[in-house]
Amino acid sequence: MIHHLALIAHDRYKEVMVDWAVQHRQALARHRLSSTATTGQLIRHATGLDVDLYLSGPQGGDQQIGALIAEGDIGVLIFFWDTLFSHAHEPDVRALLRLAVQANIPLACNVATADYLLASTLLAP
Ligand SMILES: O=C(CO)COP(=O)(O)O
Repeated sequence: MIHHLALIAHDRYKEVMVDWAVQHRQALARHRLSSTATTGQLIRHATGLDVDLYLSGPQGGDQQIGALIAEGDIGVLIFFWDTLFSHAHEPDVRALLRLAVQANIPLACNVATADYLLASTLLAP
């Protein structure tokens, strides 16, 4: 089954996200992918995967992805958020995490959990 995954990473985790996406390119290719602008462009460039792009996080992208989650359009959120840095758009970050929990969708905030999700029966072929 095809799932709609949202992939987002804060700046200090962009490289981690890109490496993870490259490593799991084959698995990710089976699903629909959406990202905030900068994260998505990097993933596209590194993997060649088709990624729907929304605004950059600080420009409202987190809210756009949050709205998709609230509408039931996104099934999985992988969000490598920076725990050691306070962002100007912190309320948006918090709202995005809140909506993912509220909507009861799988939410991975680090590589270990993201690996688990991709290996799970939910996302494996
Ligand atoms: O800021 C973000 C998440 O809060 C991510 O936005 P970018 O992918 O555009 O850097």
